Amino acid sequence: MIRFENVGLRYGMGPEILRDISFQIPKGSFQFLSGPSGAGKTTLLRLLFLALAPTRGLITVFGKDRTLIKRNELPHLRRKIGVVFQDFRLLDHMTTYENVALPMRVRGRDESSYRNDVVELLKWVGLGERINVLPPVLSGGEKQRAAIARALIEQPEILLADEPTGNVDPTLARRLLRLFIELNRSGTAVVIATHDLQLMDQVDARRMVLAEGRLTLHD
Ligand SMILES: Nc1ncnc2c1ncn2[C@@H]1O[C@H](COP(=O)(O)OP(=O)(O)OP(=O)(O)O)[C@@H](O)[C@H]1O
Repeated sequence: MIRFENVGLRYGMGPEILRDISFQIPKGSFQFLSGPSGAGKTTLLRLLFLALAPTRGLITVFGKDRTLIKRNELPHLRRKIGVVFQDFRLLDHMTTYENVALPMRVRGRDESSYRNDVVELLKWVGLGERINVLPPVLSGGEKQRAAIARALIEQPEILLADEPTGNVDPTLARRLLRLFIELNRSGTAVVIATHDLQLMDQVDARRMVLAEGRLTLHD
């Protein structure tokens, strides 16, 4: 679905953060992206999400060369890629329900067409009782799950999660991991950026390891 060939990235005139990165994210696959802090995991996720353009190399997204994708085609492609950001990015003045429903509302969909999906998704992530509260009263783990629900509401083909277990206790981390595994079993490709070795040891999944700008794959 997504292919990188000899991709390099530098911010401005700075050093090359990523060098000669080549890999593919196959349909329905599950992989961890790991590496020390500052290795470039978030940067690589931003490239995958088309939020950044590489400074060299080729990125193909759903069969299209990234450089040939027109600006007005980006929203359509991004809808196929769900993202859970490290800082959640929930809107504090909207309820959990409204945050998760927002992508649908922005698309001008009638509420009756998505209301049940939003509620079901919130129940699935364990927030059935927190539907009508505002994010400031949610715990860190609850915000994390709300962010996961929002990333999934448009049924993306691939889910990218940046340190999804970074701020939660080991029990909740295991629960979140189970959600990702269940999601993957239903056909969604999953990429989890993490440096939590315990988490990675719980799943026999492909590992993509970043170090000093290079990527090593352990299938
Ligand atoms: N917008 C930016 N402008 C300039 N440099 C940046 C920018 N974003 C990240 N960097 C630099 O790129 C490098 C990789 O950062 P990145 O956030 O991708 O790493 P990471 O592996 O996700 O780290 P962490 O595990 O700490 O989140 C770091 O040296 C960082 O300072």
